[in-house]
Amino acid sequence: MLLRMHQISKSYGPVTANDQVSIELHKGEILAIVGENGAGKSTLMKILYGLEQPDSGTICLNDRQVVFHRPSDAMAQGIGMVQQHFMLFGSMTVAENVVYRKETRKGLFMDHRRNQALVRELSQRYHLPVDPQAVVDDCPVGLQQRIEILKILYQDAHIIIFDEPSAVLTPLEVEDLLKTMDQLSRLGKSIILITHKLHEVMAVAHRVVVMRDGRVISASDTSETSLEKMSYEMVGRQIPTRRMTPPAVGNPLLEVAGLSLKGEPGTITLHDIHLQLRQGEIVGIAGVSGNGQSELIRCLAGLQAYDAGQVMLNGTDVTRASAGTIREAGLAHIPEDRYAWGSAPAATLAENALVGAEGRPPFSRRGILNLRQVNAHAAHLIQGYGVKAASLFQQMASLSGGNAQKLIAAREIARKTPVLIACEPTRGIDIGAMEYIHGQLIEKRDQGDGVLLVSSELSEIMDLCDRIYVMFEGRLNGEFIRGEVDEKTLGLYMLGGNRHAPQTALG
Ligand SMILES: Nc1ncnc2c1ncn2[C@@H]1O[C@H](COP(=O)(O)OP(=O)(O)OP(=O)(O)O)[C@@H](O)[C@H]1O
Repeated sequence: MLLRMHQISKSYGPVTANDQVSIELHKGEILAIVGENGAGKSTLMKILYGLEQPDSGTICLNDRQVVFHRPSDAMAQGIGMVQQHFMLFGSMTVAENVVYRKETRKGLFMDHRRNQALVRELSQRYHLPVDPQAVVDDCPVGLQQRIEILKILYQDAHIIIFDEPSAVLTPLEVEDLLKTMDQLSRLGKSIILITHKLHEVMAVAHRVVVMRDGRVISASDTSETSLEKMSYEMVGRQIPTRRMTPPAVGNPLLEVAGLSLKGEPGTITLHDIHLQLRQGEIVGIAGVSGNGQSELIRCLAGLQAYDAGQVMLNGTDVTRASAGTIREAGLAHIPEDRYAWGSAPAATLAENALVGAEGRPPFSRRGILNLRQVNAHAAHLIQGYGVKAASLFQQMASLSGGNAQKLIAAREIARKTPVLIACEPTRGIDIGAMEYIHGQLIEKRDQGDGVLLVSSELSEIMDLCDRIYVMFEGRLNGEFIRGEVDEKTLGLYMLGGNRHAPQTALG
């Protein structure tokens, strides 16, 4: 047996993150670990990678017990981890990043030619094409992930942990990644894949372990399980398929006319954006991430200045207004980066659930907070959205990633504003919570509000949106009505494959 983690337990205060968890990994095997948000997957991987120490339990490599106090201990034993946030130096070349700390030198100086040759050789051996001389910042996300993988292979890792690796990738990049994992396993590498995307598990993994509440619920060959069985084991119930009623469309709530932004060098420029969101509809912005969606939403939310254009929100002109004024005028916003924009990691859950409403009754009067109301509000959101938390007063940073996302979504949806902009609202979220958040967005639309959904998940856009804009290289280059477009056509527009005039659905 290559790796055996035996009866691993780990608690954080009252929370048992891992409860006597045992897993095994064979040479050349791809093992997927799935489970609800907060099930304990990341904790188990942090223990394997030496980032955390277990309270009890053992790790054996090739039947020999090992103890990892820090990641360098794990790396020295051939364990590498592809993290969600890449650990690369953006201004350095691919080769410099891959050989970092294990460079070949000529006297005092780096032997660039030799390092590049080593990286070229490595990239050929593992069928992972890269240009060793390219600068990392110029590489798209999928390529940066490939550089991370090469870095780990250069350090001779034979066990590679992938922590939700597809969350940041485009559909084509995901296909490439799955191929890469398959190739690596054929070349004798062993892989642990943490993911919420069950179809990826079925496509690439040999075995799958399902975790719930810190425990292992099942371990099976993927050939002997199914999507339905896995999802049932994860959340303990059947996930219903949803049917949407036709939209009852009303007046415009958000109107954007001629919005343009001249980006800094190296950033996206927005060209003459026109869009409309009306009462009672969910409008999607589909697109491969990095095509200007983030810039557009930052402009609409008052987080970035733009050069031209007019924005009307619920009848008020909010052109170039501040973020606070725009929120007051009726905008709620689930931002794409939950930590940078959406929450204060060092503040408590109760504080994070309140943000933005602290100046208003019933939460405060004459500048004095009513803590009973504040706490009751947070408890209500936490319960409703199934946020796994030990206390209202724990730090936001101690929540698992998916649970942090659930709390932010809960806070913004609960504001009951006429317009909600939801950016990647279900990224990193388990299928049960995803179904719940989708239900909340539909309910909001059915109550006559408008939802602008920005998502790089085509299936999410297709399932929820009444109308869909496609964004490519800073332009809206297509507009479609639900049911009148298939995934293939949308995919084509997302890649700029249509070069004729934009199609409009509203006339
Ligand atoms: N540093 C910490 N302090 C307190 N609690 C923590 C800490 N790290 C994790 N936890 C708790 O341990 C539990 C397991 O979290 P973990 O991150 O392992 O879950 P996960 O399965 O990876 O979830 P996700 O799918 O959301 O990433 C959660 O309840 C989480 O709140």
